[in-house]
Amino acid sequence: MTKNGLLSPGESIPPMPDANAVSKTKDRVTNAHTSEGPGKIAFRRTYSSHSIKVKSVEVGPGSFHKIKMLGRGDVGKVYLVREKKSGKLFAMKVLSKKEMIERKKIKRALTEQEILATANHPFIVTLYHSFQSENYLYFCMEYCMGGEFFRALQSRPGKCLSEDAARFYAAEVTAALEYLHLMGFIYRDLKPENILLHQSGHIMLSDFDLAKQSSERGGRPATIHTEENGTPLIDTRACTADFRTNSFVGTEEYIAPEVIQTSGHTSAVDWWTLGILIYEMIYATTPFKGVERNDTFHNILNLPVHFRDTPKVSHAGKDIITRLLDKREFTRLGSKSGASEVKQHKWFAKINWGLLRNTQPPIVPTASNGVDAVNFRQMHESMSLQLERQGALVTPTKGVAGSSLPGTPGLGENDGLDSSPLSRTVDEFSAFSSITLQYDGES
Ligand SMILES: Nc1ncnc2c1ncn2[C@@H]1O[C@H](COP(=O)(O)OP(=O)(O)OP(=O)(O)O)[C@@H](O)[C@H]1O
Repeated sequence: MTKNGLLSPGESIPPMPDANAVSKTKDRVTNAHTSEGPGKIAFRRTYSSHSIKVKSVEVGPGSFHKIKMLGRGDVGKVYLVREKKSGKLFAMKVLSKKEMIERKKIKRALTEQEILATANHPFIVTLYHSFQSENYLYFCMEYCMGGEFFRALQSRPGKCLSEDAARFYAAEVTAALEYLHLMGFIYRDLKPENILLHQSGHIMLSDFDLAKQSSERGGRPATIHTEENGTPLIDTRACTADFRTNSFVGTEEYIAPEVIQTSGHTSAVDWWTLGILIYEMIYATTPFKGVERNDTFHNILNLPVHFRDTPKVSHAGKDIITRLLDKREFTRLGSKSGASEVKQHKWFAKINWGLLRNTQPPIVPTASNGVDAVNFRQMHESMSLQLERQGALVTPTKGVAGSSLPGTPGLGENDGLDSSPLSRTVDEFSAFSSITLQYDGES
């Protein structure tokens, strides 16, 4: 390791170490923490630009006022909330334990927590607190005021972006994927709906419940390759290289051929989805879309990517899409040495990777008080009311100071329509850590 903490050529990043440090330090690959097991925080290594302190949770559901619902997913809902003490806005994801048990999604929630709590990257949504009540899991995250990238895209003329703008977002997504792969995760669910916009206009990846982690023994260290021109490159593919998963997940039009074929897939699926994303940003449609799901799958497996005459796209643009949408995962761009290979493609030649976060994004959300929540789907209050009735955003967690949210029916954890106490002999959620994360420079 060099003095500034960067890896020297030939030096490898340790795979999944477990040391006892809970802080993440500047530009270094640190062996962050710890003991694993029920109720323990399972942090692994981090690659961060700030320090984070992990503390026992300092808030509960009663510490927040609910403002409105921002979105909903399979087993949960996301609310815009204001912390009573600080007046700060956050996005609060609330997941129903009952639904998770019934739909066998517990592991996904635990993985999501691990990624959010471990990640410290400018393009990955920041987690501030995670905690649980009898019936719900809560993720208190940074509120991405710019809303869904998908909505922003829809509101553009032609519902698409110029090639330059697409390149910018593709670069930010590549940087986030690189980081996730370094951590040993495959994202598996890249699509415009999962990209949120920070107030600054920079992207933030969210929704990690489909992400998959390589086993501690499976993931190998990142290694340094030296290109023919002498440039040292970190091979992130190695971190997830021995890791194949068979689960059939993802979004129809974004699914990679090897996922359809259920032949097992690797981090190369994320490079496939990046290809679809670039295509969609430029052409306002995905390349293999069929009338029915089976047509889409048939096209993904059999059709070459087709480029319309308009809009005009550079040769390099078409090339990177074609290389990412290589149906053979072992020759796909990114399959050799991961993100560094993608970043080296000539389409990205204009990108200054080190200055990405200081570059003015093509879409900057209009300044607002934050509560307006533009670029979010219209959520019916009835949806959020239902959750309130279920007690999800009303009852303070035991031992945590707080009161019911004003304007709610004031139901307790066990009073709600659907919140009959879960009768369980085993606590499936014991591995879910209640923590508060404090970032450098914040009090
Ligand atoms: N940090 C955030 N800031 C602002 N809005 C957010 C944030 N996180 C989530 N949302 C909103 O909530 C929606 C649902 O979030 P998310 O996809 O994480 O939920 P989910 O329950 O995991 O969904 P899925 O079923 O797709 O996995 C997002 O599309 C977005 O509109």
